[in-house]
Amino acid sequence: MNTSTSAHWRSIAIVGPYQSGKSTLLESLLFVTGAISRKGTVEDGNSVADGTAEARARQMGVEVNAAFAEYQGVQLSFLDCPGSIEFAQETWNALIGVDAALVVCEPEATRALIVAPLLKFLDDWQIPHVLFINKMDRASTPLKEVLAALQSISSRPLALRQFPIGQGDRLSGFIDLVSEQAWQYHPGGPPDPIALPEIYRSDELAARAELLEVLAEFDDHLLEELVEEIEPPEAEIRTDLKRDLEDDLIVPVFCGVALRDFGVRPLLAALLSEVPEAACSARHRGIAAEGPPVAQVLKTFYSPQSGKLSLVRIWRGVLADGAQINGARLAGLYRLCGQQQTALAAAGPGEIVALGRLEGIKTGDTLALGSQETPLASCAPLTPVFALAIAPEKRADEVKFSAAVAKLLEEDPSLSWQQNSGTREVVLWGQGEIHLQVALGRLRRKYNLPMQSHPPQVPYRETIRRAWSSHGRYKHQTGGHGQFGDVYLDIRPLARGEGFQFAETIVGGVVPRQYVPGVETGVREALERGPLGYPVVDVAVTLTNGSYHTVDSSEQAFKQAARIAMHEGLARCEPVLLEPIVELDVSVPVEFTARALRLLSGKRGQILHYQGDGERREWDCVNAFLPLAQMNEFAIELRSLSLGVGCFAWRPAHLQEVPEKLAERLLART
Ligand SMILES: Nc1nc2c(ncn2[C@@H]2O[C@H](COP(=O)(O)OP(=O)(O)OP(=O)(O)O)[C@@H](O)[C@H]2O)c(=O)[nH]1
Repeated sequence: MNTSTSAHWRSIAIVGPYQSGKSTLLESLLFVTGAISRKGTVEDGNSVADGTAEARARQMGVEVNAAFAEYQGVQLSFLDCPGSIEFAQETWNALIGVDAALVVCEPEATRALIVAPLLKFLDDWQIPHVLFINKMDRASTPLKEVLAALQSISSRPLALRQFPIGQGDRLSGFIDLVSEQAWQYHPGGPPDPIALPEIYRSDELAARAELLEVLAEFDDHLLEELVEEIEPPEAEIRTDLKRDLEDDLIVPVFCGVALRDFGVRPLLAALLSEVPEAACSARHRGIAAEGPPVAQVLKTFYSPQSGKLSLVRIWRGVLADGAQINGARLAGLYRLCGQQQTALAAAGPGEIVALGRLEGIKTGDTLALGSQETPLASCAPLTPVFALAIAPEKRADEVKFSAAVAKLLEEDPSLSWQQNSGTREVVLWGQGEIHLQVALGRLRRKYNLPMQSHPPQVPYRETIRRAWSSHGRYKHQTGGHGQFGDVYLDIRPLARGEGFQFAETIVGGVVPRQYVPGVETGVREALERGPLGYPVVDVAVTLTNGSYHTVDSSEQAFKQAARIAMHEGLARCEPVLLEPIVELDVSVPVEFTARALRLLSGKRGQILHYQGDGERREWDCVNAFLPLAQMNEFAIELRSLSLGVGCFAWRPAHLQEVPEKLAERLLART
C-alpha cells in the first residue's frame, strides 16, 4: 500500500435519519466492491455495522462503525453513523473527518424534514454531501415531490442524477441523466444497459435540463452553451459535477434500493470520481500541503483486544506505529472493518485508522507530530437533556464505578455525570432514554458493572412566607457541669435568590461574643432540613437576645439552642416548597411551533417569547421557563411531536414556589 499519496483515498460518512437504511447500504457497498463475499442483514444481526451487542439487541445504530473497501484502485474508508438523534454526537464527531457525507433518506416527502438538522450541520461545516434516496421499492410519492421537499430544507441546489424507471414495487431501472443511458436493474449483479423507453423520454429530458441548469449556475461557459442550445459534451458535465461537489456548491441526488443493491454501483462510481480527494479536503480545512503529520481524533473507544483506541483521520503525512505523537507513543495502528482489526505498520493522508493507547488524548483532539499545530475545529459536546439517577446493583462495585464511568464518558462526550449533593444521587446525563440505557448496557457488558437506574429526584428546596421571632433554650444537666444556651432569633423571608443572611444585634453581652459563631452554626444546620424535609433557602436570621451561664455555657450549647429556636420558628413561618426552574431555548420547525407551545404550557412552562430562528428559515425559537421536574418528559415529547427534529438548549434559572395542590401531593409521598 502506498501511504504517501492521498489521491487514492476517499473517506465517506454514511449518515441519515433513523432506519433509513444506512447499514444496509454499507453492506451493499462492501459487497459490490468485493470487500465482503456474503451480505449480512440488520435483522439477522450479522451485517458489518452490527458490531456491538447494544446495536444488535436494538437493531439500530448506536455508534460509528468503520469499514474499508478497495475498488478500482481507490481505497475507501466508510463510517456508518447512527441515525437516531440521541446519538448525534457520534455522527457529528465522525463527519468532521471525512471527505464527503453520503446522506441516506427515504422517498417520503412528509418525512423530508427529518434530514434538516443533518443538512444544516453539513452546510455549517461545509462538508460536501451526496443524497441517496433509498427504499425506492417502497416509494409511493412521486420522486418530484420528494425532491421538492428535500430542496426546501437544503441550502445547496439538489442535482438529480438518475431518473427512475417505474415506481415502488414496479421499479425496474433508471436513466443516467449525464450519459442519457437507460439501465435495467439486474438482481445479484450490475445493471444491464437498455434502450431508453420512449414513454420516459420527455421526463428524462426535463430532468436533464434541470440538472444542467443547476450546473450552469456555477459555470458561465455551460450557461452560454445552454442559452445557445448547444449540447454540452459529457466530459464537461462530469468536470462540473466533480468541481461543484468538491466546492460544496451542489448536492447530487441518487436513488435505489440498498437491500437489493439497486442503484449502488452508479452511486459508487460517482463516489470514486466526484468525492474530493483527501488532499483537496485538507486544503479546504486550511491544512497546508507540506509539513509534519497531522491527524484528528473522530472517536474514542475501548476494545477488549487492544484497550483504548482512537479513531483518527490523517490529514497530512504518514503515521507509523511506535511514533511519538502529542507526547504519547503510538502502540498499535489498525485498519477497521466492523469488529475486525488489521494491524498496519503505517498509514498515510486520507486514511481513517485506529491508534492504540493514546493516553490523555480525547475525541476532537488534533494530533501533531513535531512542531506546534493549530488545533483543528472540533464539535462541542451537545447539551445533555435527559437524566437518570444511577447506582451499581452491587455495593461492592462502587469501587470500580468511577473508573468505568470515566471511560464511558471518554467514549461518549455527549454523556456527563454529576453527584447531586442535595439528593445524594449520582445522575447520568445524556441525550435521551435510549442513549442512557445503551450507556448502562455498555457498563454492564464492557466493565461487568450492572447498574440500576431510576428518574432522578428533583432537588426541591423550601423557604418561608412570613417572619417569626423564636426562642430556643438548651439546658442540660449531666452530673458534672451542665450545658446552657439561650437565644432569641428573628427569622424572616428574603427575596428569591438572596440565599441566607445571618446577623446579630446583641447588646450588653447577653450572648457573649465567643458563642455567636455557635449560634450561626446551629442556624445553618437547622436550615439543612426544614419542616418540609428539604434545605431551606432565602432566609435571614438575626440573633437579637439571649442569656448565658458563666460555667455551663459553651459554643456547643448555643448551637443547640439555635437549632431548637430554628426548628420551632421555621414551622411557624409558613414554609413552602420551591422547585428548580430551567430556562429553555426550544428550536422547532414552524409547523410544530403551536404544538410545542401547548406542550410547554401543559407541563407548567411559562412562555417568555418566541420568534423566527435567526439561523434557520422556517424554524422558530421559543424561550420559556420550565420546572426541572418536567424536563425529561419534555425532551421525549418534543421529539415525538416534531419528527425527532425539535431540540432545545437549557440552563438553570431560579427557584419557584410549587403550586399548592401539587406541593401537597409531593409532600404526601415523602
Ligand atoms: N424495502 C426496503 N427496506 C430496506 C432498504 N434498505 C434498508 N431497508 C430496511 O430498513 C430497515 C433499517 O435498515 P438499516 O440499514 O438498519 O437502517 P439504518 O439507517 O442503518 O438504521 P439506524 O442506524 O438505526 O438509523 C431494515 O429493516 C432494513 O432491512 C431498502 O432499500 N428497501
